[in-house]
Amino acid sequence: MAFPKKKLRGLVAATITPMTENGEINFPVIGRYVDYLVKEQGVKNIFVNGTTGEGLSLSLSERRRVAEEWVTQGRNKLDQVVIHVGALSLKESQELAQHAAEIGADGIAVIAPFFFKSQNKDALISFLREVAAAAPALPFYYYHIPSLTGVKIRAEELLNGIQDKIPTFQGLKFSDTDLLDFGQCVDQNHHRQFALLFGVDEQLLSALIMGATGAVGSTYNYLGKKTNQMLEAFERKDFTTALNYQFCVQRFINYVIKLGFGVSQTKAIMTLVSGIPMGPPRLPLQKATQEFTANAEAKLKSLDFLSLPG
Ligand SMILES: CC(=O)N[C@@H]([C@@H](O)[C@H](O)[C@H](O)CO)[C@@H](O)CC(=O)C(=O)O
Repeated sequence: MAFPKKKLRGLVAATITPMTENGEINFPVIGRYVDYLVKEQGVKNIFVNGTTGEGLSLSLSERRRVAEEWVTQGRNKLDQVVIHVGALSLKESQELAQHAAEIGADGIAVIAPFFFKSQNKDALISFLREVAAAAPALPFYYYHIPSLTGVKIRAEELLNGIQDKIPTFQGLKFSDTDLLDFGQCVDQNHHRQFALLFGVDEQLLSALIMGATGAVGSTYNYLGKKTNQMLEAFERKDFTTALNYQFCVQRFINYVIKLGFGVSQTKAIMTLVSGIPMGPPRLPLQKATQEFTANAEAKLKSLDFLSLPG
């Protein structure tokens, strides 16, 4: 099994899929986006075609091309590129998994199918196993995001014995606020064999204390540097400083959540902070309002989060 030399750790940016005003994917800006993440945010791992990347709103061919572009542009710059290959159709998911292996991605992740939902852990594992088997040399991550999939099977239940069923299982992306469930995933991970990546950016410090080995999130696109400072303070056991960083990030996220925050708003904020045009989201999402962008900009400035690239 060609597993990565290094375990996936630290911050992973859930990448945005840049689009033109006409709704096509803006491939040419992806190279600049990679440089921005690495040089300005200190983030060298990415999670492509997930929630923030509107993966489920793209066609299969778009998903393949987006994955290819990130892998190509990230070569010798990024540490790991994980591609989300979840889909409602098992066949499509397998096709994307195979494709991720062919293009040299470092891992694949899958969400629970959310139209016909698995009724229990075994049914869900059967689906995940079939996808993982399509890319037998790639590390496999389960993407737990019950608020969007509606699949409430607890992650700690799923993890129990999973490697016997899915030998390539490498870890979990846990996008939920249930720290009891997350804690029990950590508790099972005796040998620290799995990457347990937390996905609620505003609560990351609590998850680190609980034992998260890293984090995947949308805000690491533009608050990666700040969050890395929090990780550094945490590593040196300076919890007061770490908490100050977390509070600072929370002040921003709390503010935008009250205005209405999701992928569209993430695109607007990233455009503002990075100077790279992320464009509008694809329907059914609607573009962030100018009022949102103006308010977010004022808040970013007041928190000293807005410095020009370079
Ligand atoms: C529901 C949602 O989009 N959650 C985000 C968070 O990063 C989230 O934007 C952040 O915690 C702010 O609430 C990530 O977990 C999603 C993610 O990693 C992805 O795009 O795949």
